[in-house]
Amino acid sequence: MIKTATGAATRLVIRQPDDWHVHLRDGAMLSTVVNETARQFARAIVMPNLIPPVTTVAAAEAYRSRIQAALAPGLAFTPLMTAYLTDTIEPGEIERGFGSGVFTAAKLYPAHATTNAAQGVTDIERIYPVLEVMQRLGMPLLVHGEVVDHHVDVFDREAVFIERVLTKLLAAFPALRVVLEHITTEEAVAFVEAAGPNLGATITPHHLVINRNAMFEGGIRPHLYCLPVAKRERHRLALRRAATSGNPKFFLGTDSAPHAVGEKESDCGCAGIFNAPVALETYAAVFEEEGALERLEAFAAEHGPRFYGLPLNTGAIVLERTPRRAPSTMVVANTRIIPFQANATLAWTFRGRSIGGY
Ligand SMILES: NC(=O)N[C@@H](CC(=O)O)C(=O)O
Ligand SMILES: [Zn+2]
Ligand SMILES: [Zn+2]
Repeated sequence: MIKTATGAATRLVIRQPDDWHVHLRDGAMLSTVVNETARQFARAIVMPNLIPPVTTVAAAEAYRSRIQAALAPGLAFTPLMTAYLTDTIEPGEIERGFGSGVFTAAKLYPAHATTNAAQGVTDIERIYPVLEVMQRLGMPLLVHGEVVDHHVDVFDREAVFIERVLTKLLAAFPALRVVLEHITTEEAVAFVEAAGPNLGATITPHHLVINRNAMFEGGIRPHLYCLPVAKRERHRLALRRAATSGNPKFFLGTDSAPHAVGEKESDCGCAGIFNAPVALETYAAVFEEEGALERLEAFAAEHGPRFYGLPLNTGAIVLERTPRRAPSTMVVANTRIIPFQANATLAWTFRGRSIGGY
């Protein structure tokens, strides 16, 4: 880390990070968004909630080929594929996919919990045979942690999921490695901190920056709507404390989730925030604001691989403390996507890979 005379960092060279939670989509959207992720991250856990969802080894291999074909020349990027768990998925398919190295993990979407989750799991006990296999194999289970009960307030769905589902799941499978994805509450922070070493959690850049007021600033702001929905200020502050704490259970997962502008600016807009274009710069600003810039590298490039039992990257990337205006929009085929922090001035600028390696 290079600092000015006043001790303020001006240039960061850190081990190249990975993104442990990203939606790359498919088709024209994939071709546009994949390189926003690949230029920053060496690897990424690619979420399987396509239409149709990725529920077989063959579908994951085909999807991985489409991702690799969409990469810009010269970008070294490794997509880590995941299986979309359904009520009827065969344990054998999961075992075959993990054993062959096609599946890195499996994703649990409670049915109808979020985008393209209609074919998710309706009752966790229906996939107990799959979870038995995953526990035996050491295959991580990634969880969208919200109940879908309409009687539960949308702002309480994560906390209720922890009480009703996650607690029972961890008791039934004490050796299963689980990632509670995109946590948004102080309850989730406390639960992860108190749980055993087999429970980790990803934290997105947008949940570190906005609280729920942002969705209503001067009018309804559809581009700041995502699931789990942003919560009150005290939850945002709890996430910032967790992310910058140095606790190895918390690691980088952007949950970058692009939707075409017409899908967001609608009378029933989709959930998802496309933050890939500004991801690392946003995390750097948050860690600097929290006086924890020296902990960014561990959160972004060490905790995740260690939780997954994967090697650390050997490359390095450069972030410079010079202002950059974030893109206002990205063109995808004949439509647009509006990125997170569109048009904002970012304090940090991502400068790409460091020649010197790490
Ligand atoms: N986070 C979101 O709001 N949406 C994600 C799905 C998910 O991660 O829940 C998406 O794929 O659009
Ligand atoms: Zn999710
Ligand atoms: Zn997601």
